[in-house]
Amino acid sequence: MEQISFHSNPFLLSLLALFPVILFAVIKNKTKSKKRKLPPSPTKLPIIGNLHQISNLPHKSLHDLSLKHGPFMFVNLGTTPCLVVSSADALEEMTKNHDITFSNRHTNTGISPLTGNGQDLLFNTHGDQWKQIRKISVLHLMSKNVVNRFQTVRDEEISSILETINLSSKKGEEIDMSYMFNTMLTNVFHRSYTGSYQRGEMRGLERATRNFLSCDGKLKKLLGSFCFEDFLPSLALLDRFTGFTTLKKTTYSEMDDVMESLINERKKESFVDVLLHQRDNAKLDYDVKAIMQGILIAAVDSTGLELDWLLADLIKHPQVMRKAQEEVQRVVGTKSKISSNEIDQMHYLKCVIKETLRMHPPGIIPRQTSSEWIKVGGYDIPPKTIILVNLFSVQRDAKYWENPHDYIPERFLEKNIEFMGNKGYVPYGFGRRNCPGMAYGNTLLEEVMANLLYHFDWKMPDGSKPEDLNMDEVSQFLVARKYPLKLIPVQRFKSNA
Ligand code: HEM
Repeated sequence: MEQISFHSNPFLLSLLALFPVILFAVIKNKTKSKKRKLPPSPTKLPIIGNLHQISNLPHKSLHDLSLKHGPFMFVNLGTTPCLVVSSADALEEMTKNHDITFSNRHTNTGISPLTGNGQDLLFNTHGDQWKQIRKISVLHLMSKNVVNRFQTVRDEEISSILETINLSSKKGEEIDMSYMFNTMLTNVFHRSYTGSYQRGEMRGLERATRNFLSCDGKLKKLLGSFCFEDFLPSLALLDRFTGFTTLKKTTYSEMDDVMESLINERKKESFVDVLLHQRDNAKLDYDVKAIMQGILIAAVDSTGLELDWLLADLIKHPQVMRKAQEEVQRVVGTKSKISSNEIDQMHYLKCVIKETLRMHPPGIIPRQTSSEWIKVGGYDIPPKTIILVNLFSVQRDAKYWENPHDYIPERFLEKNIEFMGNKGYVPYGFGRRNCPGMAYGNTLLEEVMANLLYHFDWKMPDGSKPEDLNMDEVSQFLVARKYPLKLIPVQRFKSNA
C-alpha cells in the first residue's frame, strides 16, 4: 500500500497550513451561533409546531400568545418559523431600524399565482422593479389627482346604490349591504382601470364585474382554507384531495378572464393602457395581469370590508350613529348632493372612520426579512424570516390606547392622530411598503358613509335590536365580517336619494 507523504502531496500540505485558520473559523462560528439569542416561543410540538395553539382567527390567538410571550415572539406554523410582532413599540423599532430589511413580502401557495412569479406590485421583492411598478401605479391610478379626476365616476356609482337602497326602503325590505358595497367598489375600480368615465361605457364592464365578484368569493374561500403545502410540505399531496388544488386552478383561470376583458375594454391613456404601453415601449419587464389583479383585490376587498365594519359599528352604537348623522345633516343642510368641501367639514365622521380602522384593521401584515441577520428587542432574527405584524395587537396596545377594546370615536377628537406616523396606529401599513391606495380608499369610505348617513336611517331585520347584530369575524388572509350585513333602510327625506 502506498504511504501517504505530506511532503509529496501539495493538497495535504496546504490543508495542514490552513488548519489553524479553519479551526479558528469553526470555533468563531460556533461561539457566534451560541451567542445568538432567539425570541421566546410557546412550546412547540413535533411536525405541527404551534399550529395547535392557533385558531381559525389567527390574529386573536397570536394576540393571546403574545400577552404571555412578549411583543417579539417566534411561532412555528407547521415547520415554518415566523416572528410575530405584537406591540406599538416593537413595530416602531422594526420600522425605524430595519425598514428596508423587512420590506419584502411573504407569499403562500394560495396567493402565489397572484404574484406573476414575483413580477407584480404587491409581492414583488423590494428593489428597482417594485419601485417602477409602484411609481406607475400611483401616478396613473392612486394619486390624489387621479382620485379627483374620477369624482364623477364615484358620484354616479354612489347614486346608483342610493337608488337601489331607496327601492328597498319603499318596499320595507332588507338589503345585503355587503354585496352592495362590493359591487359598487368593483364598478368604481373597473372604470378607473379602463378609463371609462361615461356610465354608458359601464355596460361593457357589467359582465366583468359579475365575474370578478364570483371569483373574488372563491379566492376568499381558498385563502381561508388549510393548505398542507404551506404548513406541512411533506403532506402537500393531500391538497389535491381536499379540493384546494382544484379551487386554486379554477379561481385563477376565471380571474385571468376578468383581466383579459378589462384589457379589451381599456381606453387610451387609462391605467391598463399605460401599463401595457410602458411594458412594450419602455421595455419594462413585469406581468401586467398580475399587477392588475393584485391591486384590484387589494382595493375592492380592503375598502369593502371596512365599509361593512363601519356600518356595523354604527348599528351597534346608536348614539354614535345619531351624532354622525346630526353632523352630516348640519353640514349638508337640505341639498341632495354632498360635495367634497362639505365632507372636509365632517370632523366627527372622520373620527368614526379612524376608530373603525383601529378596531378592525384589514388583518395580519405578512413581511419577510432579507438575507441578513437583524437584531430587534435584544433578539437575533435569522435571515429570510417571515414576519407577521399583528395589527390587531398593535392598534389595541394598552400603552397607547385607553380602553383599547371599546369603540370610542371621540378619542380621535382629543388627539390629532393621522393614518401615518403615529405609534400604535397603522391601518394602512408602515414604512416604504405602506398602502399606496390610502387616498382612494379613504375618499371612498368618507363619500359612501356620508351619503348613507344623510339619506337613510337603518334598522335591524326581523324586529331584532342593534345589540343583536352578530359581529363575528372570518379570517381569509384579510379579516372580514363573517356574515353579510343585511339591514332595512328607512328613507330620511322623501324628495332626496
Ligand atoms: C380602506 C381601505 C384600505 C385599507 C385599510 C388598506 C390597507 C392596506 C394595508 C394594511 C396594506 C399593507 C401595507 C404594509 O405592508 O405596510 C396595504 C397594501 C396595499 N394596498 Fe391598501 N388598503 C386600502 C385600500 C386600498 C386601495 C383603494 C388600493 C388601490 C387603489 C390599495 C392598494 C394597495 C397596494 C397596491 C398595496 C401593496 C403595496 C406594496 O406592497 O408596495 N389599497 N393596504
